[in-house]
Amino acid sequence: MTRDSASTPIDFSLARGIIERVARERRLPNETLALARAHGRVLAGEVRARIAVPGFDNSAMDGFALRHADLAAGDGWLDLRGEQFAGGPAAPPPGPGGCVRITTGAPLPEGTDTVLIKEQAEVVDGRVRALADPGPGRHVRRRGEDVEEGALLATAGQRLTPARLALLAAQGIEAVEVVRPPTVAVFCTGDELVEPGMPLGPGQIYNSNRELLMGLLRAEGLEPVAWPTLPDDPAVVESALRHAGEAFDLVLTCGGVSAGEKDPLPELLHRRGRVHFWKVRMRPGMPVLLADGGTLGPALFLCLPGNPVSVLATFVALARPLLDGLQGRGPRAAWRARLSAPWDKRHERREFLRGRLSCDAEAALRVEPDPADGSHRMRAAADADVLIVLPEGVRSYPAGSVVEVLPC
Ligand SMILES: Nc1nc2c(c(=O)[nH]1)N[C@H]1C(S)=C(S)[C@@H](COP(=O)(O)OP(=O)(O)OC[C@H]3O[C@@H](n4cnc5c(N)ncnc54)[C@H](O)[C@@H]3O)O[C@H]1N2
Ligand code: MOO
Repeated sequence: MTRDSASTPIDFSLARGIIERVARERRLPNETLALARAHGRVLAGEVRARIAVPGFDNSAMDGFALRHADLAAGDGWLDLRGEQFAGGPAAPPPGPGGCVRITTGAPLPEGTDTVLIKEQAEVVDGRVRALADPGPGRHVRRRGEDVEEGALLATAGQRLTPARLALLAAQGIEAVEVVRPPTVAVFCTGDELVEPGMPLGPGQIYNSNRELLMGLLRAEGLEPVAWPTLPDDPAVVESALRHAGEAFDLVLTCGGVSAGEKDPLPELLHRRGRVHFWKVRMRPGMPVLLADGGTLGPALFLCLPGNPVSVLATFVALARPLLDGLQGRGPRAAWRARLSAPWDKRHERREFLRGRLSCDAEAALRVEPDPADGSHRMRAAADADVLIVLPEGVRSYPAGSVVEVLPC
């Protein structure tokens, strides 16, 4: 793709399609990790249950294990004939008219089928009386009622949340096959940028995008590496990106990707890399560029526009799906909400507008668009819960319109 042919913006859906194809082609290899290291990782294959959970019928409460028929038949009194603690030696079967003291999680002694909780029991001289009928089978957790042996527990592409990891740990599984997460280098470019903590000179601004990008990447469970800020010097930019292009799976840059005289990235990536797209019909974030590194190295290059809200929007809309695809992660939950105020777009592009979520009296999700829609208006982004997606074409959205929202 030449620089001229690539400079016509493409549709957002086309860009998403390219992202998904490129990510599929570059899906990262699998690795086997101990559960303790697998938090947040994406599973490489399905996991089936090796054992039933619970592994045996057991008590859900502290009390007395008994045979329910004995309660109904006799005078309400049972003989206390042993005790069964969780993890303790097996109590002998109590036999007809008998019961066993039991604790939560302890296996039900043979011949018993019900647990009377201790709060509803009277104990006198080695005998137990039920103050209320618990009902047959009460307070018993049946073998396999949570997980049956051989059941499908998790599938390829699922993220290992703490609860899913606990499900696997309960199987005695100690290691899982997951996808290696991408290594990511983060670059900010611009002569005007100064790091927080340093004094500002005339015309200078603080570098806020680094914190934004590093935070967004860390929230994905990644361990990104930030490069020192690059000046608007094409030779310095080329040299730094070449080093990163050899060493990382993904190089994420922000700034210097638009039409300015000092925007070196489009020229560099057209000359040394292979550009998949440059400019997408979206707002903010239009000048975003995706390229294979070519002679800059095997890394993939995703160059985000410098305006802070453009960084957020292009990350959520394009970089996050790219990171998901590289790890073979399955689709995320899709959220919709009703606009609580009307919105008129001033353009045809797909808009990613900052919005705040709330829940109305009917428990429906509502989203309030923030009128501060400029791509430099970071306050609106900081206050936002979501980006509101307003597709191409339609310009006018009355209050109550159902819109897609992306958590940000
Ligand atoms: N003639 C045109 N001008 C612009 C176009 C265009 O198509 N034609 N596109 C506009 C759009 S849309 C965007 S978005 C920006 C993107 O430009 P760049 O990616 O080249 O970004 P810069 O010019 O380097 O910076 C834009 C803006 O953001 C500030 N910035 C940059 N980096 C940081 C940082 N790390 N932390 C905080 N702020 C940062 C920078 O100072 C600029 O104000 O171009 C429009 N122009
Ligand atoms: O498309 Mo740009 O990101 O609006 O300022």
